[in-house]
Amino acid sequence: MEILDRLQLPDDIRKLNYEELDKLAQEVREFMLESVSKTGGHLAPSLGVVELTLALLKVFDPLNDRIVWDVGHQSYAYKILTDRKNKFHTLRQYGGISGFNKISESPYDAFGVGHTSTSIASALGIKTASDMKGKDQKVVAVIGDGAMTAGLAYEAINYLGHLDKNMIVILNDNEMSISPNVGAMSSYLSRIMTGEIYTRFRKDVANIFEHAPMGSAFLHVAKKMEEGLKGFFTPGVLFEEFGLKYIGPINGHNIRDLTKALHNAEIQDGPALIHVGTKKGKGFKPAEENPEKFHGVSAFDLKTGEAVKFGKKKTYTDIFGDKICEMAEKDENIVALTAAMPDGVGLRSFSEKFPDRFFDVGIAEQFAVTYSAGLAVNGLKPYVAIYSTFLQRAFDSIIHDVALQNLPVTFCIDRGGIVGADGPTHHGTFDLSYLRLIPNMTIMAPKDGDELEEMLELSSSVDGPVAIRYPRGSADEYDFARQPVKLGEPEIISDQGDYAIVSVGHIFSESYKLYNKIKQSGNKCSLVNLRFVKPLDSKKLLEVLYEKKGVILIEENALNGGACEKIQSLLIDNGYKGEIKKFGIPDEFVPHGDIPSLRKSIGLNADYIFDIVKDLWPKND
Ligand SMILES: Cc1ncc(C[n+]2csc(CCOP(=O)(O)OP(=O)(O)O)c2C)c(N)n1
Ligand SMILES: CC(=O)[C@@H](O)[C@H](O)COP(=O)(O)O
Ligand SMILES: [Mg+2]
Repeated sequence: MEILDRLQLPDDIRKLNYEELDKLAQEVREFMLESVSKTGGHLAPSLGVVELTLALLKVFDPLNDRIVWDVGHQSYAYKILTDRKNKFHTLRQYGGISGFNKISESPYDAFGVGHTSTSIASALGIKTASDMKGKDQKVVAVIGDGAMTAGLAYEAINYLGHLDKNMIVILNDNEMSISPNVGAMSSYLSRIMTGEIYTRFRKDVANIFEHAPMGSAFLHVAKKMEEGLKGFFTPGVLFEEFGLKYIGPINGHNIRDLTKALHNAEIQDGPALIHVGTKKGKGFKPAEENPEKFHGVSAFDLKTGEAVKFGKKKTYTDIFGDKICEMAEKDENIVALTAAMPDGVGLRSFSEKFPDRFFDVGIAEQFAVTYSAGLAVNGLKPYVAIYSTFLQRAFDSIIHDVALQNLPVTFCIDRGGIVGADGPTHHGTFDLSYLRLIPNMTIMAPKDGDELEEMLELSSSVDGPVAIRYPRGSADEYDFARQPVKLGEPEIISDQGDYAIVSVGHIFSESYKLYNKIKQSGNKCSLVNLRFVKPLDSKKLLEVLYEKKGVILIEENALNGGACEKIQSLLIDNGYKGEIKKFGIPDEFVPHGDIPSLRKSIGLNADYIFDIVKDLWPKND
């Protein structure tokens, strides 16, 4: 790493010539591969923008100017080349650096990201404030072609054109979202990349003149005008119409071309969009050949690209993916939707078995929900599979378009609860709270894989909207006898002793450990698996809890507005006088890291809870 090791980052980058920059690009890739092969992370997106990052740091001052990355999953080179090379080995680990940009992590990070499509809007806000405060700052947003499918990006471009601000938008076009990109915008961008926009225009013109009277004479004139027309048909006419000067397409791996384009954009009066073509996974053959697999990876063998950890238990996602296919075989009205994450939510096999009943709408969660309401109002049964954290974007669509009209849309909410390394932008810790507020909603949370299957089966007979939330990772299994899932009814696993544990969803894994620790300490305790947040058979629940001296409520959701609060209110409203202890996500954002460390940090594990509650029982001599 001859250059990388001797640089005073990032300032020295601006003094390098292009040969040194090309050499540095190789060294950064080597450094990144070495580290991410151990830690895991978003490798392919970051490999794809090494040259772009160097060009940005060559032209701009990342401390004074503001570079806003969209999602931030592609900012590993930026982190290495600014102030986090020596911390990069702690990537996404508990207490280490984040996998995305965070203003609290570094002054070089202009804005916190993790959800897509926010960069142009936030950069425009930064630029507007900069102008109002008389700061001399260049502001750049770097957004991917996938992120360009979300409405927020267009709201921002619309207003950017209106304000006519001197700001640069870099569209990093690798023709990939996590999977190959979808949508009309994606096809438009591909046509630009292949130069098809202009060639199609030439063919259309030739076609018109060939069939018009005296056409050949006009065709001769048209050919003469070709150069002028070529200028008129700049490939980025769509952006030009929004008031952005289109520059491109540019080879995103040529630092010279990139810096030239950046300088060209810089001198524009008003906003400019630089359309950059890159290869996702560039520089590491396994990632170039399979950018989808290497979008987000766990630790892998640098030589082969194979994951280091083998063997994989069935995940909740797998169970959902299999069950929805089984249900679709029996009910032709069932359709399934994803917002650009067919593999992440487990719908790949559904898409292959039922291609006409599968909809990947791109990164457009709000649209996905309202679109599914349209599908439902006209007789279909949509299953909308979206991560809990990304579904937050569609909160109003759930209320306004689905629940208010009591439509049979089922939300399959994956990554419910703490997700781990992705951290606070990705933890699904609010869904039980934000859904509980909504009338007509049925809200279920399975404790294990079997229950997820039963809840999916039950959903098809519910008249109205349903939400089923389940976590990232392997499905839990329990050896005790199970009671069938019945709408609204909690599962009473044991009813004994003066105290009761009530557990919500998959955190049952900790609740069951707690239950056994209490039993091993010679005490008795009841154990309830809530199953439903709405509707809730309060009679059955009160029959178990009312006579207890104390109730221990546990959920992996925000305590604010969560299921524990609901049960607490139910008990108090019914005159309960016993002790109530609630354990869940406190009123704070949970950091990134491994799940056991995170649960320990917020007191959401069996050991911590046992230490708190063990004194409820009299000491056994
Ligand atoms: C609102 C939202 N939905 C979904 C995701 C999951 N996600 C992360 S990156 C990504 C694809 C982004 O594609 P693009 O912007 O082209 O970036 P690339 O990975 O190609 O560099 C998706 C769908 C997210 N982070 N935020
Ligand atoms: C960057 C992003 O938002 C996605 O890549 C996300 O990290 C995927 O999460 P999972 O790894 O839980 O599928
Ligand atoms: Mg992309």
